[in-house]
Amino acid sequence: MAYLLSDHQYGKAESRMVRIYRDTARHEIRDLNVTTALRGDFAEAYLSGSQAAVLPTDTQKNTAFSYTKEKGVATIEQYGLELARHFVSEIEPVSGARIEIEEFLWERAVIDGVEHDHTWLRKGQEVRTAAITVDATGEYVIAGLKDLIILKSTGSEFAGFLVDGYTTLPETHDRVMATALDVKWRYAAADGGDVVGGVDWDGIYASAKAIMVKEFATLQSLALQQTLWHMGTAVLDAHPEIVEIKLKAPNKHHFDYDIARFGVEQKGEVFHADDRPYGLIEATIAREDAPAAHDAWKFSAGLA
Ligand SMILES: O=c1[nH]c(=O)c2[nH]c(=O)[nH]c2[nH]1
Repeated sequence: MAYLLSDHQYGKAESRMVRIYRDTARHEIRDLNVTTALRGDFAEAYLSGSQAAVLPTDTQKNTAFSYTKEKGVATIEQYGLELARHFVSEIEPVSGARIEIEEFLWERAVIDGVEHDHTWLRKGQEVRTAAITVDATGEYVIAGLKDLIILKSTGSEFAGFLVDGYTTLPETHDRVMATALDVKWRYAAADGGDVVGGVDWDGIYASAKAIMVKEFATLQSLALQQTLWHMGTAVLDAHPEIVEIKLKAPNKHHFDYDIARFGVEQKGEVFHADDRPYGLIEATIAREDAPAAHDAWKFSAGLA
């Protein structure tokens, strides 16, 4: 029997690193979880066990740490691009590099009404993400967020659905809608083009998040599916730099709790917040003329 080794990549997953900028009394913090994956012809490492072409995952990790100082982390997108380019251009057998980054956000502690110089509190649960791929077909940046937990207590309906012999769900025109948003958007980049200088990574991140929160809040939602469509298309409307967006939203069900049993009136006020099972609603929305994604969505460990 002959076997063919096809897809393979290897790297260091989830290096947790904290970079402090302390050049002035007012420090800055970047709190990251970085995953590197190298692509190329590393077949011999699998087939014969030769490590001659293998840049150890330990070295990849070291480079990732050192680059937070050498290149800085102005944004995770810029840092990821620098790191990916390094592996592809400096390390001979590497034809493609995938860098996945999660950024944990901190906000300054406020002491007696004044922002503190070197103490922070973790900001909510939201995690900012970036996945950078550099290979022979070009440079690709996917940015996004995950674990953005959001809830509205009205303005959400679910009715008129298909009914069969197993359907027990009652229709509703007023329900709680809650989810933990996981959204990733792909930036346009001419194949091989340099996108570092031109894109306002921080500004677009803040804007995309604000747009999605606004759509979630203001749409009279007929289903989570419709809410996702509105969030995604609103981001694409506002940002021509973005060509494709993937949204994933667990429907965190809130069921009316039966307090009538206790003689207490229930008017959509008391819920059982169930954690599982949950509906899982997903959508990918792209511009009709979006440039090819090639391997931009091919993940390694950090960002499925
Ligand atoms: O927004 C929703 N979409 C569904 O597909 C669905 N299915 C379900 O049982 N509840 C909901 N809610």
